[in-house]
Amino acid sequence: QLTSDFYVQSCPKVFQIVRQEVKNAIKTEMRMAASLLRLHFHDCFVNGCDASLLLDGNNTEKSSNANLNSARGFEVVDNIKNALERTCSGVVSCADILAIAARDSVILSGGPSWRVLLGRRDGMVSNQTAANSALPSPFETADQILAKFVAVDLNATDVASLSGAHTIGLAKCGTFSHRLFNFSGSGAPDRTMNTELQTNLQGVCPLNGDGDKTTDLDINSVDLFDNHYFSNLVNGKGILQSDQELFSGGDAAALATKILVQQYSDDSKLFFNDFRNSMIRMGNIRPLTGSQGEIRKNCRVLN
Ligand code: HEM
Ligand SMILES: [Ca+2]
Ligand SMILES: [Ca+2]
Repeated sequence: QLTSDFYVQSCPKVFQIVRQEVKNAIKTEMRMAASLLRLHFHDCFVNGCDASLLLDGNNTEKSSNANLNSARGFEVVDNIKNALERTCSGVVSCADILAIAARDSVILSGGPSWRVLLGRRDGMVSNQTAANSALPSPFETADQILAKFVAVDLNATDVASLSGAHTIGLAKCGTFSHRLFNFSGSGAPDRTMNTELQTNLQGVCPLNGDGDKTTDLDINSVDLFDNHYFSNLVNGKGILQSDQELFSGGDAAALATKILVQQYSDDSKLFFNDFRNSMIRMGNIRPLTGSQGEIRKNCRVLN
């Protein structure tokens, strides 16, 4: 139902305008590419790709576990929206802005490009509880994460390829420090973590240290969209428990993802191809079309 030429008449400069704003943002802070990519994911997994994540207010998705003090880039989305409103007022949805900005962020980080599908409309609701149950947590096993992907009609290949997004961006100590000292009450660090990395991360995130301190999700190339994330996993150098589970986990889902992680670490072309396909599949999660929803004027509030 979505099409790549949806705005060809109504806003022919849409791609040019979004690309320029994403470029500007990345020039100031390279990490913004990662942050924008993550916004599209967090939007699509809750109520479909409908910009529900962007709504301000009490008990909205912004205050859910995965997003509070973590999701970022909302000001950049505002800038993109304002630029679009100046050229083609009331035309381009906030949900489509997230999809284009995610694609451009990957391209500008050195990753694959694809024809992004458009025509999504913006939803009318945003619910903290829904986000808490739909978004995967870094403390989950591969089976638990796969279940959340299957709930939005994605599969194990999508879990593996899309997790490759962690080839860019940062994570807070609070999202992985449980692996460093007394993992699951074992009295020892997570055995699946490389010991050298363990020591380094113990230095970054000491016991009772600042849980908001950040480190690179890909210790090899944090700003480059490549397949190093997967070679890290093969070497026990995943940062999040949920990352390392994809290669070292013992459950059924991990059996499938382990093979893919190995393949992606050997073949970046295969990773890029699968990532591209999975991004399009994720972007197709329950979009509002036709006369459903609305085209927000301000991505933070309903019209
Ligand atoms: C598979 C389950 C996933 C889990 C459990 C997960 C969890 C996390 C966590 C805990 C962080 C760090 C957040 C923080 O410390 O503030 C993070 C960052 C990030 N995630 Fe995921 N994630 C998953 C999948 C994905 C997917 C599918 C994408 C995109 C396609 C994605 C893109 C990112 C990016 C780019 C960052 C860095 C953001 C930044 O630096 O601002 N993640 N993720
Ligand atoms: Ca949504
Ligand atoms: Ca990388």
